Amino acid sequence: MLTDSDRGRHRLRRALGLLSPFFRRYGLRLTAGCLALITVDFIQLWIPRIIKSAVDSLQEGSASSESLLHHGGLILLLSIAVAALRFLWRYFILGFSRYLERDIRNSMVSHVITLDRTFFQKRPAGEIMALSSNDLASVQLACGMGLVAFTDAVVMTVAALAFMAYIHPGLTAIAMAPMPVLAVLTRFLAARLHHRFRRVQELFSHLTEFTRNCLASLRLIKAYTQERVQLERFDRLGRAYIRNNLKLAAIQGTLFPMSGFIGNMSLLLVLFFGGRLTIRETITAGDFVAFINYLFMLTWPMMALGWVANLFQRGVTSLERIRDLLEERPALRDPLHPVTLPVVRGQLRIRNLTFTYPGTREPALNEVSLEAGRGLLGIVGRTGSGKSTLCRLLARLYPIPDGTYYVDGIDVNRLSVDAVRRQIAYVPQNVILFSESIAQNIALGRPEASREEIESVARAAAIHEEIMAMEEGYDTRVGERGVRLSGGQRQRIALARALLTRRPILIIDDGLSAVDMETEYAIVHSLRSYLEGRTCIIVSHRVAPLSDADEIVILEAGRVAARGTHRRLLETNGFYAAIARHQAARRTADGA
Ligand SMILES: Nc1ncnc2c1ncn2[C@@H]1O[C@H](COP(=O)(O)OP(=O)(O)OP(=O)(O)O)[C@@H](O)[C@H]1O
Repeated sequence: MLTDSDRGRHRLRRALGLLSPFFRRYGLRLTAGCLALITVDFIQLWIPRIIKSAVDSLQEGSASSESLLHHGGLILLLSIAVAALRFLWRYFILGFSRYLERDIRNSMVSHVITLDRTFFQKRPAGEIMALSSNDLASVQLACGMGLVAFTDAVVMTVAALAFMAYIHPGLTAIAMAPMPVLAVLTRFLAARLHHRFRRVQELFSHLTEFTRNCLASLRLIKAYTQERVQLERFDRLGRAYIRNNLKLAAIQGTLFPMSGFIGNMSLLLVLFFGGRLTIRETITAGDFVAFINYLFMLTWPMMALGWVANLFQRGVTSLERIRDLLEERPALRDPLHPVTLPVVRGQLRIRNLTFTYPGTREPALNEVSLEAGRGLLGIVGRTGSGKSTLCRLLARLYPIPDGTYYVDGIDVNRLSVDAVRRQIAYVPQNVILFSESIAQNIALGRPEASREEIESVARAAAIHEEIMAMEEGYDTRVGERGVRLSGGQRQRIALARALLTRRPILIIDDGLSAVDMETEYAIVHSLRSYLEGRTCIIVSHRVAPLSDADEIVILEAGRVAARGTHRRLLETNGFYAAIARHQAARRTADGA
């Protein structure tokens, strides 16, 4: 059975494994930086030797102005060398940590892009943003300043101890007596630090996600006058974040001063015992001064120990979180040996498809079978009957069992996910437009499309006239810093975007719900000629625009309740006939 410390070691190995390629990639830069750093340390360790020789010559009476100037000049030269080398290690090692940060961020973004809806249902965007900001910053700090402090502390400690032992081994042992206390303290507090820091990072993720949500739904919050409630929730989250940060600070606050205190205990011991050794002339006054200098040099590494332990703990915790993200795999994966899709005829077949969303128990679709070929297939049904789910599955956004969905007679699970998606232009219910020009938004799927092609699909989607009426026409920017579009305009731009891809299969999931009934009718009518030779599936709450459809499928509670042409359904299906009557009456009333 694995113990806690085995698990801890395993986690550490896994997390550090993520870094090893970067250490190899930037090995030269790192080696150069570490060499510069170690050289600085040795030069600094040499300076007390020069001071010792100056003090000894003063004590012996052999000192002259010239020799003192010589000692001073040497120290000055060494200081210049230290300054130059410090610049170099900063440039190389901190540069390494920035490259590392960039590379990990790039792998995170390119990995997240491959993940699918199942993942995003589980991990909110705020959490991913926190990982790429706060957590990545901790890793960068640990691999930059953490690495510097660690190397510095180790080299300084070993070398200073060697110089001290050279002066007087006994005195060195006395000076080091309080050190085990520091080691035990660091080990004890580091575990608590790790736990607390993880909690702080989690709370930061919640805070980021909450802020993102608030900003995205600001209008809704105002409309429901929920500002105060939201502010209170935000405040509660902020307080929890502060509370945990303060607990973290309390642990750090114990670690740092304790390191300093233990350093001062050593100084006290050296002053007393070293002073007595000097009086007895066992060591020279120069040795005593040099010894104290070395002890001061040890104070920083001792303090650094606590700080480095803290930085490394934070870095490892963050690295684990990042590693967890990078180990996420898309639920929808390509087969090992995908079949190549020949020229697509657009023949879709769903067979006995039952689908349950991850994390839910009730199936959203139950034993659904249908076929769609060139022409128009309409889908209607009450809200929640599974229409959008069916569209998402047809658009290949969720994994489904083998033998339930065929494109041109081939099971989609034998095709690569991209190969299927490339055949389908999908217009989802919620339109997403980027903060770019209208032309760029329409050309998302084919950035190389000419302006004529863009205008032509905009005409088919009945949005051209409205775009031309805007001040900058197709170059009008959309979004926060641009023009605000109505729901109907956004939907028609999304439709134009889908048409431009010229894909053989078009799926519109209630994508015209925000335009008025007449416009929807006109669009569906004009699409007929555009979709010649293509497969088109339209989900609509209105039946009139689907009156020309080759077939209409009625969904009810995730099952196919009826199917047929408009005319046949009017005669045979009570639900269909009722909504057709109701909508016709409204149309007449609106027209009156
Ligand atoms: N992402 C999801 N995770 C879990 N359950 C979902 C998800 N999306 C939809 N459902 C559930 O699946 C069922 C079918 O929903 P779906 O959105 O497909 O219906 P719909 O017919 O498109 O409804 P509407 O006309 O309101 O858009 C509903 O019970 C819904 O709660």
